Amino acid sequence: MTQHISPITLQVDLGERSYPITIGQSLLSDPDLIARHVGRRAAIVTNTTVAPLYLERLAQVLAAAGKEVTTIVLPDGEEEKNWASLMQVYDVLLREKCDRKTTLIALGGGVIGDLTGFAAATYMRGVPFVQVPTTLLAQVDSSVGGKTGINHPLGKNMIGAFYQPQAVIADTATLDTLPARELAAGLAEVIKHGAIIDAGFFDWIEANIGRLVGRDPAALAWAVQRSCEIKADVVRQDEREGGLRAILNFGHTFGHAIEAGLGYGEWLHGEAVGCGMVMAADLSQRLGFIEAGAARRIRGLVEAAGLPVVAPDLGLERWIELMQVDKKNEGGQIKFILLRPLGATVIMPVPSEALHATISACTR
Ligand SMILES: NC(=O)c1ccc[n+]([C@@H]2O[C@H](COP(=O)([O-])OP(=O)(O)OC[C@H]3O[C@@H](n4cnc5c(N)ncnc54)[C@H](O)[C@@H]3O)[C@@H](O)[C@H]2O)c1
Ligand SMILES: O=C(O)C(=O)C[C@@H](O)[C@H](O)[C@H](O)COP(=O)(O)O
Ligand SMILES: [Zn+2]
Repeated sequence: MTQHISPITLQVDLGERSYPITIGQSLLSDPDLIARHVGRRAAIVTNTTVAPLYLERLAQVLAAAGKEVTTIVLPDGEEEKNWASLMQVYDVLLREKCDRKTTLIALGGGVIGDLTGFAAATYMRGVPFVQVPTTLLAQVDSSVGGKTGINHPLGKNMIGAFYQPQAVIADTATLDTLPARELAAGLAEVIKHGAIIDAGFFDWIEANIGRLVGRDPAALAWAVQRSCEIKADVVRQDEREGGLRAILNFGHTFGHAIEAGLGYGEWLHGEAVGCGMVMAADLSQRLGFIEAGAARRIRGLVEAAGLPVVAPDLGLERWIELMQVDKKNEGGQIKFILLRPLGATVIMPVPSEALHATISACTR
């Protein structure tokens, strides 16, 4: 039996760049909800996996609302979050004579969302865009907050722009078709939101991890809602990461190094972040910021979500080299987001002895 959960709408409060996040089941079939945020023309950007699942439905809903619809289907994968895919988007937009009122719609996970957002930020110096996230990770994190961009072989998300969408429409029914490995990847960012800011939410995730992994609709809906509330509140206070927003990077200094070090797509972003949080918790404990029990809770929850907790052995020198390519760094110093205690954070460089000890203890 499918459980009915009423849709909810949150607001990302950014003055004239404010926008709604609507979360609910079967929103993709709601013509008014989607069409209201789209101009006369729409270009839907998606990939070869998501297109057969949801493209026709979205295109039909928009066409029925009188929109002229162009579709762009990219190859799937983190390794495709690059210049070639971006050029493919520009090529179609130009060939189809899409004007600067055309709304780009990102239909897919975080890769499609980040890339489409960057295409929207740059095509004709900026066109409107709407996020329609279809992975758990995209619904709880990447579709909100306006970080857009692509990877560079030397570093993750190194080319990009802050560019906010007009709206986020998260249809939680799309999670039904998501592979288990991808669901687990999304849970990493949910755990992150609890760990950095809301110890009560962390407790809730611990108590409900079985329901989340088992795709209980009500549990997933709450995880999406609470994550979006937390992220929207951080972004409201620090849209362009002058300071506070960097806490959303907990686990990412290590995680991005894993992704780039192994080659994009080898480990999923969420897997790398999950393991990165275990490493950041280990480092926090070494520096006396959290108790051993708290570090154990992070590791236990990441493991229970189905994520890796032991990092690949890249070699100490390579680890450091990779982490030196990070947008948070200043004056050549690597900065870490640490827990102090669980549910709160501190952002700082660390003594190299502690860092080396963490790398050695957490890799194999
Ligand atoms: N902008 C941000 O704030 C932000 C935040 C977190 C992550 N990210 C970025 O997001 C990306 C990771 O996103 P992701 O985890 O969504 O990966 P993804 O976009 O690669 O999607 C994961 C996989 O699921 C498939 N898929 C998508 N929706 C599906 C569905 N409903 N059913 C079946 N399959 C589906 C995709 O085709 C893909 O194979 C990374 O590039 C990461 O850097 C950005
Ligand atoms: O929104 C943010 O801010 C985040 O840091 C969210 C992260 O989960 C996400 O992976 C983001 O893309 C990382 O940003 P980056 O600036 O470190 O590339
Ligand atoms: Zn992330």
